[in-house]
Amino acid sequence: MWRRRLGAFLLRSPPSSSSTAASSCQHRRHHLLPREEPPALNRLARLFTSQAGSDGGNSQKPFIAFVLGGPGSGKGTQCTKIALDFGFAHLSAGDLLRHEIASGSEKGELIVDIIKEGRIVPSEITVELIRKAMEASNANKVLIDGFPRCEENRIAFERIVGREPDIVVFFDCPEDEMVKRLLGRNQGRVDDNIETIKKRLKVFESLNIPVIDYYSSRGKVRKINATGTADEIFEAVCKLFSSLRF
Ligand SMILES: Nc1ncnc2c1ncn2[C@@H]1O[C@H](COP(=O)(O)OP(=O)(O)O)[C@@H](O)[C@H]1O
Ligand SMILES: Nc1ccn([C@H]2C[C@H](O)[C@@H](COP(=O)(O)OP(=O)(O)O)O2)c(=O)n1
Ligand SMILES: [Mg+2]
Repeated sequence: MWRRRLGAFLLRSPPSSSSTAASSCQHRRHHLLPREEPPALNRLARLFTSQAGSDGGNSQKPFIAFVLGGPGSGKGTQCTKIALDFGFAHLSAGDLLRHEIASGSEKGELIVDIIKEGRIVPSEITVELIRKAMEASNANKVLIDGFPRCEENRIAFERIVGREPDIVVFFDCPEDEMVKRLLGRNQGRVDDNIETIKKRLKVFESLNIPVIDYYSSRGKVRKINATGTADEIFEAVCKLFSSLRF
């Protein structure tokens, strides 16, 4: 369905105060009062055991938004804005993996080789990093940016966390625009070179689009046109997030 148009260690605790940036959301919700937090252990048990989410709709389970889109579609840029304006914790799977690489661990050596080749890191590694990051954030609204990248990721998350996301935001961006943005990203990333970018685009098409189609068939996908300026795109994002109940 989506096939023709490809589409710091980010555990920021977003400020609860409103952003004054010019790009700030015009539709910002002013009534995002924090829900009463249950004891930490209960929250963790719900999140990270197989019983998580099996309580038939416990209103206190965290709201989870997966944020997907091709490489360079603007996931990270938009997540930063959403976190600021809507009080979400922002967990970037890619940043978690790069943090593991920077730690110098043996696992990091494996990860860097995979990322250089534009392939997907084994789910057990990525899901464990996300699980720990969610635990550390203790947030009740979470953006998971760049995950799940493939069916294996999706199934591993649902098995370990025990539930599906509440929504899947899909930034739909043409391939040539994504390539242009990636080549201009200039963050010194080992995968932002044309050879790896071509492989990442193929992997997105073959492995990630099926995940988007899966969630689409379950009515979870909210597609956002990811062309235009970051601020223009954020206007559409704001409309979406302002309409959500979390
Ligand atoms: N709407 C946009 N127009 C032009 N450049 C953008 C836009 N959104 C993001 N960028 C830039 O494109 C690059 C990729 O954006 P990023 O948010 O990192 O995407 P992703 O996380 O999907 O790979 C970054 O350099 C970013 O500053
Ligand atoms: N769920 C994930 C997320 C990222 N990765 C790997 C493979 C990806 O090409 C790199 C970079 O991911 P990242 O989300 O930071 O990349 P983009 O923001 O889409 O440019 O990390 C992964 O293996 N599994
Ligand atoms: Mg990113």
